[in-house]
Amino acid sequence: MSPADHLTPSQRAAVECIDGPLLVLAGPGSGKTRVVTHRIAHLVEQGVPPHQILAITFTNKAAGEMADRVGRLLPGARVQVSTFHRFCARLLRRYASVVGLQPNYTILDAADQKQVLRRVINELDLDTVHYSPEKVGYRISTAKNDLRTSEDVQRQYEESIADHWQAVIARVYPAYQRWLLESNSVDFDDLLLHVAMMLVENPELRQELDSRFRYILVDEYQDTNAAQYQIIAALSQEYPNLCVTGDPDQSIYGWRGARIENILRFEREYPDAQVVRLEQNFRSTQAILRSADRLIGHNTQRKAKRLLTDNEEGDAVELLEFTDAHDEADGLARRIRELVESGGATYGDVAVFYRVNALSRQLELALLRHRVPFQVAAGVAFYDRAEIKDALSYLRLIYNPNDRSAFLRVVNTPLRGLGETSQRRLVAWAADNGVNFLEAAARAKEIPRLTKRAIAGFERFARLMGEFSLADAGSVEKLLLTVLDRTGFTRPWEGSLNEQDQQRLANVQELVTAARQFDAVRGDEPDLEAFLEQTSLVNETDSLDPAAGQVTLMTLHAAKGLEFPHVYILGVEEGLLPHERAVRDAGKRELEEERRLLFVGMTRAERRLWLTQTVTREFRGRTLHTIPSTFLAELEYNRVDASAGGDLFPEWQAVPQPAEKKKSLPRNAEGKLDFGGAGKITTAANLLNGSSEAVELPRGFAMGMRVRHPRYGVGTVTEVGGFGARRTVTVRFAEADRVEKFVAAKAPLQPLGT
Ligand SMILES: Nc1ncnc2c1ncn2[C@@H]1O[C@H](COP(=O)(O)OP(=O)(O)OP(=O)(O)O)[C@@H](O)[C@H]1O
Ligand SMILES: [Mg+2]
Repeated sequence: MSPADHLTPSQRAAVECIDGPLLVLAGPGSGKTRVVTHRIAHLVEQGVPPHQILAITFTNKAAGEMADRVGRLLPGARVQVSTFHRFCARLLRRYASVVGLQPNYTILDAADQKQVLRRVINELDLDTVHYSPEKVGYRISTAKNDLRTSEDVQRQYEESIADHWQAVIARVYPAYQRWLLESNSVDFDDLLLHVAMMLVENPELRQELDSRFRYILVDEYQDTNAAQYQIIAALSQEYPNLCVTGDPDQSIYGWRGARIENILRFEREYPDAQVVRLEQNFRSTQAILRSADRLIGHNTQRKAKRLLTDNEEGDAVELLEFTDAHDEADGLARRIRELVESGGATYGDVAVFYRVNALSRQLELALLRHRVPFQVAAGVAFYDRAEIKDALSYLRLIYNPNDRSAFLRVVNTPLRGLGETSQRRLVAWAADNGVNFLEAAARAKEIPRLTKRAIAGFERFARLMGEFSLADAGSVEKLLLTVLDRTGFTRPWEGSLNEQDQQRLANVQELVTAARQFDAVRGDEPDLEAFLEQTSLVNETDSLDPAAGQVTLMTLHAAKGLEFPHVYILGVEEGLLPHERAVRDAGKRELEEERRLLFVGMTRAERRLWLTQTVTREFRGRTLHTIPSTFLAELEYNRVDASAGGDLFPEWQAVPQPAEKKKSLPRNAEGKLDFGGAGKITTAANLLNGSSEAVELPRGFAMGMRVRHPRYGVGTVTEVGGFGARRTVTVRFAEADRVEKFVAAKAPLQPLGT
């Protein structure tokens, strides 16, 4: 047996318990996911037909990996491994009519959803500033995740005294649903809600599906919401062979409706459930585990559980202190490069996590500067780009001619002289005449008050759309190419020297590549439906390639379930982690979720774990003194002054400074960087000056000036740019044969004169 197949006795017990409900409750790195994979294989080996097995994971990536592993353990077995959303999308495709949809329904993304809401809110004569699409959308989403349909919300409102928000939602939600239905489309939450309701309202169908999916496995069960819970429960009545694995301490999606209670009440719902606890962690060193364990011990809403490991003690968790985000980004890039160059790791072994996406920008730039290869988990970002959405909207409209959002996205893209007013007239006329927008466009002559130009434009558009067909094109790639060609989609950017236009062209090209790759997997049967589904149900981690040999950057939320030998967690500061929203929360619920989030991040690390903190950080355009995260006091770590002006550059520190010009960072009595700033707004440059007034550089650099750098030796200033705190100085180091750009205020450069 290879090590990849080894199971502990308790893991084996979970794998081999075939019938009846089973709860695997265990901490991070204890093999829960491994149990799920092995259990699938075991079920098949025991003669369970693969099509009776349904495994649900949290991300597409996890689903793919699990399917691969099952395939390796059992070549040829086709087991359905999927995320909740994909599983529901497929089920809904089959039973669309049950909920009033047609099988070729399309899935709205977050931007479409906002657009539709804006329209609906407008049509209801409500104020879109006060009742913004974002706020309204959030409330509708919450209702859906809690299994409240628009009828429920309306009824509730009519039956009880309500506040103004309830009144607004009671009007917007039904109108929004009507729009979706007429558009034969759904939003993400609908995928779950429709399926959950369909199962509740159709006992026969429920029974049929319960008997079809006799063995269900759900990983990361602690993050299921009410709708997901309902779906799983409905499919596990006559055949309650339901195995759920999870860790309440890793529940981090409460803000999206996940209910930690789902896992806690499992034993009550299924009194004959077997419960398996796994206590050995195979992932992390003792030092990492102890620190994470101490942190999570501060949550009050939890059942205590022990994390043990036979792994070595390992190095202590370190808190790296930097002066500011630039210093932090530069310092991390440098450290990562040094780690790899010293042979301690490969780039693929390293991951950097952050609480909010915005924190990655500076780091990305620094990694580029230091030539450190990296990948960013941002699967959605690509599909969020306007040009990609537009191109996909053409495909959506071809697939589902009722798709109103897709129609409105592309009817005037590229420009066809069909402005807002013309579009509004068309929309109104289509509604009055009960036809879809595409048909209305074809009959534009009948629409009152349209200009000749608009009529011609709409007619041309309808004719054009009528010409596209997947069958004629033969593949998704060819269909996409035909659309791009016939619509002149990329023409406005072709030949342009503008960087943004070039990017757009490249992105569209990338979409064509994606279509080609998709076709290749499908073989001779082009499948537009599956392509659209894949592009609309993307996860942040979809694009990651573990074999790429690159440093991985991602949010803490996306890191769930993953593991890396070396992990950095950025910005362990009050307001960032815990997030400011949670800090303001009077109850402790959100704070506890933030603590779990840090816990999840820390327990991804196998060998080394570093947290970072800066003295000042720019926040919404202002540079503020940071306050250390509450969580730091709850952890076990060693503090390391990692600022460019600190220990990393002992030579620089040794340079004598004129007494009246204090150029070092504020330090406390023990010589540590002083993070105790009273929240005064100060810039990094001011800090270096020891003044809080005007930004003045600690020293002036001039072109041609000779300077000494602790590592690169003597160099000559070749360029000075920017102003104040942003002043940069570029130096050519002859000996080291390199050119480096520094932020002047923080450059560890000793002037030697010209
Ligand atoms: N019995 C075992 N022997 C050796 N290695 C194991 C064993 N069980 C699990 N592992 C390894 O330990 C690591 C963690 O396992 P796994 O990812 O399944 O844990 P998990 O409980 O799902 O963690 P998380 O809660 O973070 O999702 C993996 O690298 C896995 O291969
Ligand atoms: Mg797992």
